Amino acid sequence: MKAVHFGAGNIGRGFIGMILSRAGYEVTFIDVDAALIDELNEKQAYTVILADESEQEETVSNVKGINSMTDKAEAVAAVRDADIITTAVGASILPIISGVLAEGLSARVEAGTVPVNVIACENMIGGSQALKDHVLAKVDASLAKKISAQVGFPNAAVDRIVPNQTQAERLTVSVEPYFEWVVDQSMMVGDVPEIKGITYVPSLDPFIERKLFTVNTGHAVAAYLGYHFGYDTIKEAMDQEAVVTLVRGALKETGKVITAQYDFEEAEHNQYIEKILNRFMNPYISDEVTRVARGPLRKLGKNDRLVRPATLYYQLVNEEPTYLAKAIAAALLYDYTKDPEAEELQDKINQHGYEQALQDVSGLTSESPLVEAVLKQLKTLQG
Ligand SMILES: NC(=O)c1ccc[n+]([C@@H]2O[C@H](COP(=O)([O-])OP(=O)(O)OC[C@H]3O[C@@H](n4cnc5c(N)ncnc54)[C@H](O)[C@@H]3O)[C@@H](O)[C@H]2O)c1
Ligand SMILES: O=P(O)(O)OC[C@@H](O)[C@@H](O)[C@H](O)[C@H](O)CO
Repeated sequence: MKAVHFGAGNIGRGFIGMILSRAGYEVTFIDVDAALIDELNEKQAYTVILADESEQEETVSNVKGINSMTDKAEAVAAVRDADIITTAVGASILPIISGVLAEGLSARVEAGTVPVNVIACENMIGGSQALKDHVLAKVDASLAKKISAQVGFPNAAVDRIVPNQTQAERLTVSVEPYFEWVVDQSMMVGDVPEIKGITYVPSLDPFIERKLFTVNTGHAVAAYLGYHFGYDTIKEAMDQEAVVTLVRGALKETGKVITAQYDFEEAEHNQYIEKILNRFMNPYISDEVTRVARGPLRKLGKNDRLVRPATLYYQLVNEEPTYLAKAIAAALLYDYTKDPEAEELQDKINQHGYEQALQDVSGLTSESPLVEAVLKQLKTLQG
């Protein structure tokens, strides 16, 4: 059985590749990082270390790599012949990988082989569907019809904190013990592969929203406020009671939105929140605030972890989401110069001011009460 995974980065090696290899797949990583791919091909295995007191090590074997920049034809052939295809490249990279996918899937459906599923494991709502749209936009109508019939793009939610790696051995990856991978079965085609570690559900909405608006919202609050207060890592930020209070406050707000919409019990959801707060405090993980805060334009997007739950809070709870508004204000202040999106955000703010910049990146209009709430919180943060 052959798996093709786009993105041999933190989560690609530390989670998706590991689960697929454990399930008996030969895993081919497609990436554009030449040194990483060379090393994967040389060693054909790597180590995953659990970030807890056990420091348990697992060898992930039967893996190889393809550099899609230099060996595009090989990448296309791997897609054509795969039994399952996954991605973890980052939301903004999905349009870029859709070219190789479109060519590989076109060759596949023309040859009339068995159906296949493509699972985007990115932190976004509707990731696989978005990837499908990019792929279909690259082929003619007849191929689009065949791909739609023979290729499933089930949306997914993946959860495991995998920080940037500082291991001496480049391929080794340290991961938190917790993981969850949920896939929308209703969007799959053909036989559903039995893969230990994947939970198939009839509808993904409750799971992706619970994950994105709890784990990722909480993480973003800790990162943007942590950065504002001068901390380098999530753990350092979470060691401050004031930061924990702000994160918990934001998660109480998103919790009201989630339990109002979906069938999660309030008590059960509160336990989920506390578990996540503990994960952020894992002393065996050093996760830079700048990794978690990366891409503020994406994170301030209309359907992302801050603005979406804050907007829903007005609609479903009918109150001002003060903690989420503070986190959005902190995100507007995020000026890390090595993050291109932070640079672009600060340029926008310098040119047009906070209010216009917020509206531009979030799609909120001047009538939205959230804009006023954020500006109010901005003043408190700026002192
Ligand atoms: N790290 C985590 O804790 C975590 C957890 C859950 C989900 N995610 C999601 O997984 C995705 C990847 O995150 P990450 O932390 O592993 O990032 P990462 O930067 O470690 O890995 C991304 C990989 O994609 C590769 N890449 C970039 N452009 C590419 C292209 N055109 N073709 C193929 N590969 C390309 C990069 O070289 C890199 O190896 C993101 O969407 C993220 O939100 C991350
Ligand atoms: O990957 P991003 O940039 O969407 O978000 C940063 C972190 O919140 C994220 O990578 C988490 O570590 C992960 O989603 C945990 O499952």
